[in-house]
Amino acid sequence: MASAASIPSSEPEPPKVHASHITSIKAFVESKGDSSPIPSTYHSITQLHDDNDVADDFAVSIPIIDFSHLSSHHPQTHAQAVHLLGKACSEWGFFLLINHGIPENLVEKLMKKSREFHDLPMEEKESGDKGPFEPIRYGTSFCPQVEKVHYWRDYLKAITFPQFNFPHKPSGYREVAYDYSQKIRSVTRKLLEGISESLGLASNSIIECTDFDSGHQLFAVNMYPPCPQPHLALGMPSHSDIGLLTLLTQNGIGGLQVKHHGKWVNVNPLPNCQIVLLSDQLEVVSNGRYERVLHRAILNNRDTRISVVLANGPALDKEIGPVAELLENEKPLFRSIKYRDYFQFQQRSRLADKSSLDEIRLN
Ligand SMILES: O=C(O)CCC(=O)C(=O)O
Ligand SMILES: [Fe+2]
Repeated sequence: MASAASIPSSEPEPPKVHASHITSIKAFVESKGDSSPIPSTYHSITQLHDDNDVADDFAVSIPIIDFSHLSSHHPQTHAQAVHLLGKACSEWGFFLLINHGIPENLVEKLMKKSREFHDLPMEEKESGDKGPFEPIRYGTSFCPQVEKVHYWRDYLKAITFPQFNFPHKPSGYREVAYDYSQKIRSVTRKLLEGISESLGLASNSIIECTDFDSGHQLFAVNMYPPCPQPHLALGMPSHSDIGLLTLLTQNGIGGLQVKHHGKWVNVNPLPNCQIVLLSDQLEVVSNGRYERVLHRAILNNRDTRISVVLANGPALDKEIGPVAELLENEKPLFRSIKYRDYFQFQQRSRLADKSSLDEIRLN
């Protein structure tokens, strides 16, 4: 049998490093230097060519929602904003949010501290990853011990609502994160009111049926170091998020793509906007009228990208199904389950490359 080393090749053989031996992709990259080939265990873009089509002509029609119009007391301005919001939800499952009132300098501080966090020596980052209900988790890829392909990202995840958990280092990070998490919750609450109205429901319908005021909030800080072979690997594979609405902001470096009409669209956000993604539980409560959006993170070989991603969901012990009023005239598309149990489905299905929504979809 020919050994790999005896096969003549102009390309150096990629090392077969299993990410379970890598606790931080950032530290791994720094130890290797920039130009070495990436381990073959990170090759996620191999047979995905069909799935890999990027359609930049869609990018110009990405919906933009003006939050100040949605909050307006002027009935016509508000009604028009609700209409546009409903259209964005049904046509894209995603939109850019402008004039949201979250100060730009708060986001700048958050990005600075997030970078400092990922730059801390390993031993100063609290804990590893012991599962989705652990209050603070730090890790790399998605689930390196069991997954087949690894992803080029390190992450911090903290549950920031109903209890606020966050690392104590670097100093000042906790305070900035607390302020940001509160502001994101209040923007999300207002968006859920608008979305309820756009479905023809009372504005508090989704908030009440998900017990949103005790809702779960997951605060994730992703760091994607430059990747020497960005065409071979991904920062995050195609997925949808678990909660109701995810609000995402990044450090000015692009990389997010959303799936629209079967094509990937690069999201180049406007300055100081929030990127809003409809997540699984919103598809459930709206009984499929508003579908969750598939998205992924691609890589580049120049800049470190940081994204701060807040997944805002129902209360963990609330049983979630389609809003009752919507079922007066239509059949339920999903069965109701506790949000806590949905988390378990999500972990299992992600590893099996399936959609967790399929676990609760009715025929
Ligand atoms: O970094 C990004 O743009 C995407 C991150 C993401 O989808 C997630 O954390 O769920
Ligand atoms: Fe996501």
